[in-house]
Amino acid sequence: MGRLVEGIWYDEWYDTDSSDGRFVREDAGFRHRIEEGGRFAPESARYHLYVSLACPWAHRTLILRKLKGLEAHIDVTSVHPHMLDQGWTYDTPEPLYGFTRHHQLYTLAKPDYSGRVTVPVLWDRQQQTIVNNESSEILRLFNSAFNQLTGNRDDYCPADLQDEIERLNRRIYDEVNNGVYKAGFATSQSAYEEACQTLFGALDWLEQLLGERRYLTGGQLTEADWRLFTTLLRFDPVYHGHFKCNIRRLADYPNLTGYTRELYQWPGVADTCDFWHIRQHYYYSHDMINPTRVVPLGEGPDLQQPHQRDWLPQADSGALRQKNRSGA
Ligand SMILES: N[C@@H](CCC(=O)N[C@@H](CS)C(=O)NCC(=O)O)C(=O)O
Repeated sequence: MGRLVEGIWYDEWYDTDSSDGRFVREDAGFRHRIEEGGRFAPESARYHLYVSLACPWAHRTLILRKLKGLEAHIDVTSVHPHMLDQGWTYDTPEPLYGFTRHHQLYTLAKPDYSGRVTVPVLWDRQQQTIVNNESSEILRLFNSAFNQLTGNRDDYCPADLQDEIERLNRRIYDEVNNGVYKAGFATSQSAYEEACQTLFGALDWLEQLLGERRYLTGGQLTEADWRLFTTLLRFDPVYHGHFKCNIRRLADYPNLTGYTRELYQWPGVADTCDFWHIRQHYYYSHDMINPTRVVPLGEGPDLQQPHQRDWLPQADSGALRQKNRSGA
């Protein structure tokens, strides 16, 4: 893995020396919006989404693309699971320019780009640039920017829940989504312990919350749930072992396990989950953590088992109507 410095690729691991062994995530560099009448207008077949099927941040965008009926309008390319000395690469040249390395897209967008080269990337064919490479913002774009085009008005961030969603997102991002990375990429004992204890404090809180509520904000499934789901899905197969998040397993939390099952079984979502990519990516790419590159086989609890969450009430939300239309 590596980064671009003024458009030149350097193969280097994360710098944790300057932060007492703590992993500090860099902010994403491209933060445009898609809006009617703006520089980036909502149009079919104009945008292309680059993802890794292993990556929890990219995975969120794939889920929203599916739930919002965007598959016919925004096509997708997935990188190879192994992120090695050239960073993310494509198995076969990607379809727009025939590139084999993901960093080539970044330098096409900005020839002197400096920063990490990450997925997801939402690309604009028309202006040949990156619209946005911050998954939380791509989620919001997918949630509403294309509604006119698709007719799908399901809302995963309704105005009346927005404050609560933001509050949940802040803690869950810091302590869980990014928390597992802070534990896994820590290079000092104290940084690891701090991240790991905080992570399990947050999981204990979520276990309790999800014993009272069907979803994070109550009866309605929102963006906050999908953001949490992609981390929970990877917990037992990867984070528990590879990232040393091993105080408890997901399987030790009955409410979190049932909740992960319900979301996995949501119409269309299982198609976006690829455990082979997930296991291969982490265990093979991070040879600093796993020098033998042997990839363990376990995939965590069986997510096809009944979720046993029907006793908790659901609200009559757009998302639920969508689910019922799909016949689930
Ligand atoms: N804030 C970004 C983070 C994306 C991110 O860090 N993706 C990882 C994959 S899981 C990546 O591409 N890492 C490459 C690197 O850091 O060099 C988002 O949520 O979109």
